[in-house]
Amino acid sequence: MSSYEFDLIVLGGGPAGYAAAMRTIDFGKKVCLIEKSRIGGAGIYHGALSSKTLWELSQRVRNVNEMIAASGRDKFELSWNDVKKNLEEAVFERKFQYSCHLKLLKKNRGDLFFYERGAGKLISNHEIEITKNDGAIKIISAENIIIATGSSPRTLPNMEVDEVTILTSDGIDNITDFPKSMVIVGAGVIGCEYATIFSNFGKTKVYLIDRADRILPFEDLDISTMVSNNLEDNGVTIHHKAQLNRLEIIDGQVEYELLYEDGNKEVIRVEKALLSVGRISNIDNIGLEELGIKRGPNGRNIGDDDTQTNIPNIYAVGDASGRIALVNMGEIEARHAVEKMFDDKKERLSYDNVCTIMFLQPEVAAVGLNEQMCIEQNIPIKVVKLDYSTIARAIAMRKTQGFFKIIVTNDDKMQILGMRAVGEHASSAIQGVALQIKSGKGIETIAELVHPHPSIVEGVQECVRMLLNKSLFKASVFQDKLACYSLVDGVKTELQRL
Ligand SMILES: Cc1cc2nc3c(=O)[nH]c(=O)nc-3n(C[C@H](O)[C@H](O)[C@H](O)COP(=O)(O)OP(=O)(O)OC[C@H]3O[C@@H](n4cnc5c(N)ncnc54)[C@H](O)[C@@H]3O)c2cc1C
Ligand SMILES: NC(=O)c1ccc[n+]([C@@H]2O[C@H](COP(=O)([O-])OP(=O)(O)OC[C@H]3O[C@@H](n4cnc5c(N)ncnc54)[C@H](O)[C@@H]3O)[C@@H](O)[C@H]2O)c1
Repeated sequence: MSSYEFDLIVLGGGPAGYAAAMRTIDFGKKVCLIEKSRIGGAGIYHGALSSKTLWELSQRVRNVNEMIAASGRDKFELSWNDVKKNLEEAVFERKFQYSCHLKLLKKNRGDLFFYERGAGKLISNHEIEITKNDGAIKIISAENIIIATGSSPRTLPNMEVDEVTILTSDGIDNITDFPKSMVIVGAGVIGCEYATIFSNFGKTKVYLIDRADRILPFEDLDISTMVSNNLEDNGVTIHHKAQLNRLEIIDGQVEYELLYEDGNKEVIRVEKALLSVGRISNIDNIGLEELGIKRGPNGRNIGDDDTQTNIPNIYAVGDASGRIALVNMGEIEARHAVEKMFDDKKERLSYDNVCTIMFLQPEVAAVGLNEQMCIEQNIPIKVVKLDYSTIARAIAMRKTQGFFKIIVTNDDKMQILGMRAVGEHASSAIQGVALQIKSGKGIETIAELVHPHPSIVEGVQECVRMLLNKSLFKASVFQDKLACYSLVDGVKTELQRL
């Protein structure tokens, strides 16, 4: 019989913390979830759900305008109030779901599930001090602790964020009308998603500052080129290889100065600025130093790659761990940590098959390795690439921009190492391939499976058929639409020849 009040305390009620608490109940263990602000964290507010609601709406506006462009009709526009209403409805729906679930859970399983509203701080290996909203202090104890305190937007020195004129993603809700112009600092995932959203609505002139020579540099060139061209076609000005020297509010506007590689400088004024230069884990002032919980070399990581900190009963999951910042990964890490505690799980967590979607124009879905990672790691591969214009469903949708790229080992087994899908419904194709990677089965299974028709996933099947030399269309004929090659020691060799 444990001398502690709880089997587990979870600090932070975002997607990771909530998943940890729910998995604990499955084991019949007693858990207390502590949240200082709102259950759901960045999974709902100022993050995944809110930004995707905006993206979905902005894509619809874009699609309508694409359709009516040829007719000469006036552009379809939404007011910011329409947008805000849609956003608030979506956020409310999810928030309501969580609060009902929480309430009923406390009623039905009040013996196992406990919830404390307040800011928690570790004061020993087994105790957490909670400062309630009214200032009251409460101390609770548990056998185990999970740190799931999430992350916050990183800011830049000498650039004062007021979340009204100079914003981070946390301040989007404060916007009262479409800004006429906006500069987005940082061409990573958040920057490119918001550049897509605001340019799709068509009421904001967007400037995107990219300090590298291309946006999304962690993806293959063909992906960043397509996304970059689409942003520019949508009116976005991308400042490539630009260093931000200064960004400040002058006369109620944002003035920023860029320095280019050739020494040229440029000064531009806009209505608003959005900083999207990465996120930092919320691990300061929660008692980690006092307990001796070690950080990684960059000072922002805690825990190993299996959710464990250097104190055996204290775990770190989700954004707080400073590893992959995704809802799906946070939840998986959380469940994994709980299973280690209560199910003696020995198998380590795998980060090999993480499925992601970037909500751009078009959407970009990914799993496993891309071409540039294989080149960097000198892995001999075969690559097959198929243009969306060869897929019946894409033709029916009148959405033929995009491609599938599948990478397999350069041997007879042709095991899938990774896939990138860029285009309409791209994300629907990624999960099947992820499963294939995880199962370790050969590509023949996909080739033989009867796929629904017409569907975008038929493109995956045709890729696989190309690798097996059974394709409907031959790469040697449609050279601009299909490609199949091996890449060994930097040497590219075409594979499908007639
Ligand atoms: C703009 C944006 C878009 C995104 N889009 C996607 C997407 O499309 N797909 C995707 O998978 N991911 C997306 N993400 C990332 C995703 O939102 C995060 O990875 C995820 O929310 C992390 O979950 P978490 O539980 O670790 O942390 P969080 O969601 O940050 O939650 C942590 C919680 O802990 C609470 N907390 C902090 N300190 C304390 C304390 N001391 N005591 C008590 N409570 C505390 C906070 O109030 C918060 O509620 C996006 C993020 C942003 C910012
Ligand atoms: N669809 C999704 O899954 C999704 C969407 C949004 C966010 N997220 C998560 O949130 C995380 C954080 O997103 P993010 O976009 O803030 O970070 P990021 O790491 O993706 O991009 C930050 C960008 O800012 C640039 N940058 C940094 N300092 C700069 C400076 N001084 N001047 C100009 N550019 C600068 C970096 O070069 C980088 O390109 C992501 O890594 C991702 O895990 C996921």
